[in-house]
Amino acid sequence: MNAVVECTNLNRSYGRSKAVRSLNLKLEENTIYGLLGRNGAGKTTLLNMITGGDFPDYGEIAIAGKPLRRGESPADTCYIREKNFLFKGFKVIEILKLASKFQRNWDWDFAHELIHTFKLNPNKKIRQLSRGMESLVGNIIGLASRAPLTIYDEPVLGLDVIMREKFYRLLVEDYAEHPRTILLSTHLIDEIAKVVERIYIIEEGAILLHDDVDNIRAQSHMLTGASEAIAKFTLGKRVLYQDSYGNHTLAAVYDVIEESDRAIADSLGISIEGLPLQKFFAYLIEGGEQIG
Ligand SMILES: Nc1ncnc2c1ncn2[C@@H]1O[C@H](COP(=O)(O)OP(=O)(O)OP(=O)(O)O)[C@@H](O)[C@H]1O
Repeated sequence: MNAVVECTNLNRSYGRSKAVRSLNLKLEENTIYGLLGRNGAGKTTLLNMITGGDFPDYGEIAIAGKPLRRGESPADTCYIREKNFLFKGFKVIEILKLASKFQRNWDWDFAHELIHTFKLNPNKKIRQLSRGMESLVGNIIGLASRAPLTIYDEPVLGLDVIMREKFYRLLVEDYAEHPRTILLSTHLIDEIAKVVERIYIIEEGAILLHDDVDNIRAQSHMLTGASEAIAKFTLGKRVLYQDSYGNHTLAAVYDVIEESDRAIADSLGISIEGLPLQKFFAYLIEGGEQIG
């Protein structure tokens, strides 16, 4: 597959604070990615660099194989920012008209359908919208643009659960008909796990892990048992986190657990459960170890 975005050894500091460090990332054609990280992890800084709004101190960004130069915006890209302070005096429909001028795959029929689905009043001004409605305007632009590279920074901010589900469903349905590269940046792993195929996890400006969602699910385990048994069983396995209470230990393990391992665990009185993704994310970050 061809790389739509390739970041190599990206670094960006603001004063003494390193927002992004030695970061490598590759987005391939026709894939939905999740970029996950806590507040301040460096997600927006990375997205701003990929979309040409900021420039790395050093390192390289290539879009469709072509190095992105300072001040240059990548072609065929739609970036829906988390904070859109601009154009507050514009009406919803005016914002859509403006966006459509920059997007060669823009589909007006789809845009009108989305306005209807999301129950937005096209004649309302942006400043009159709630935070959730403002997110919806961004979501409509991202969807109707059908840009080969579509990037959303926190797309469901302020949306209630029904609207979130609607957005994710529409995204997946439209993607099935019009495949493209989509990057969703968020701190809500459980929600995007249903939508994305691959995940990059960022912490303190560096990528901690990148893998297929299915691999992450298959390898995330929560073990509980006697401390001695857990110590024996986890020897040589990747332990993200562990905590002991009395002579019992809970361990979050990120590794393949074969049937033969399960038999051993049984004999040691260890219980193995799947680890919910949000917990996996929390333990991974707590451990802070790079395992990708
Ligand atoms: N313009 C700036 N000037 C100074 N520091 C900045 C600037 N932009 C970002 N930072 C710092 O860089 C780090 C990464 O910020 P960034 O906004 O990229 O994180 P984020 O993962 O997008 O966070 P959030 O989920 O809260 O939006 C933070 O420590 C932040 O304070």
